[in-house]
Amino acid sequence: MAVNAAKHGVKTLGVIGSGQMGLGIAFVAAVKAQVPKVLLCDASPAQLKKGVAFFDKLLAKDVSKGKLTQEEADAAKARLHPVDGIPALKLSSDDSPQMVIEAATESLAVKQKIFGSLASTLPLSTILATNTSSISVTKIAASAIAENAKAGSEDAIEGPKRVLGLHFFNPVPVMKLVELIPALQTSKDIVDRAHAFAEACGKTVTHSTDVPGFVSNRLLMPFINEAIMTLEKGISSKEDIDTCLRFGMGHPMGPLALADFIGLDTCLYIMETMYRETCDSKYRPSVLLGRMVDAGWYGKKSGKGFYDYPSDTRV
Ligand SMILES: NC(=O)c1ccc[n+]([C@@H]2O[C@H](COP(=O)([O-])OP(=O)(O)OC[C@H]3O[C@@H](n4cnc5c(N)ncnc54)[C@H](O)[C@@H]3O)[C@@H](O)[C@H]2O)c1
Repeated sequence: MAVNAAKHGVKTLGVIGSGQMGLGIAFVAAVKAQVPKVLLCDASPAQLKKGVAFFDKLLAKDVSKGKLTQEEADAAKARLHPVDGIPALKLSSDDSPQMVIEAATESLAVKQKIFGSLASTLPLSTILATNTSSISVTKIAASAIAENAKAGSEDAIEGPKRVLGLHFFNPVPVMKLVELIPALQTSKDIVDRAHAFAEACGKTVTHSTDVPGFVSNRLLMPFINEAIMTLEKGISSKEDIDTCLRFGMGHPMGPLALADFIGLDTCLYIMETMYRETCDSKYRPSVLLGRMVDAGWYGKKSGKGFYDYPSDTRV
């Protein structure tokens, strides 16, 4: 049994979204936390297939580097089960995940729908975590109420208490941090179990209150946005902006390459959320960022952002 398994009690984990984050979370859950069953789903069957293929690629890479033996990789692979939607997370009347982590597209409407479906499908004992980068976890928690629950019923009161933010970083197998964000409604035992789970995934955990961007993106996104505005104003080339931060400040990646890596759609959504929720002009997204998203240039995942990416490097 992996470290902390008794503390978090997760024997089956559901992961919603098999994009770059969901796939990474499924990977550390299977490899590091050694959760016996990891159920992975995505609204797009093609993306689910791509996610599973990338999981295999990550395992093969770890085997080739000597980080995992072939037996360990095979065991991790056997823990991963692609499923075709939220109803399939409930395996039988008495077998369902103890925890679900949602890592779907950064959109409040998408997440509210998912948490409503999760609450209608899974028992009140299931921990429901969101990997959102910026959306109010409190708002997401308020949507975790079963469809037919009456106001004031146990479902309506208890449902939101098992929701919290568990913010993994990209690429999940490499980055050591998880930011834990309790909603206003979250109960203490859920926070403790989720903390133990993140540690079992090999992560160091920090806590933030539920403010737009939490700690990490409140600091990172205005920095990235300023780099995009520096490019937009013609102050310097993209290469020089990135080189300046890499060689002058010792950053492993320049801010424009990092924005491509995160996803320009995700960066824009985070800036818009921080701007809307604070009405503070320092969070105003750059026009160029908006136009690049309009063009479908989302960065590494779509093959084009500030830089170009060949298809074999993407999830
Ligand atoms: N990219 C990052 O660096 C990063 C870092 C931390 C957190 N996050 C957050 O993680 C989440 C996912 O980001 P990502 O970068 O993996 O995005 P992504 O675009 O790579 O993947 C999102 C996936 O969600 C799927 N999806 C959309 N609606 C769905 C639904 N209703 N049910 C199931 N699947 C659905 C999409 O098909 C897609 O495969 C976002 O909330 C984002 O803000 C991203």
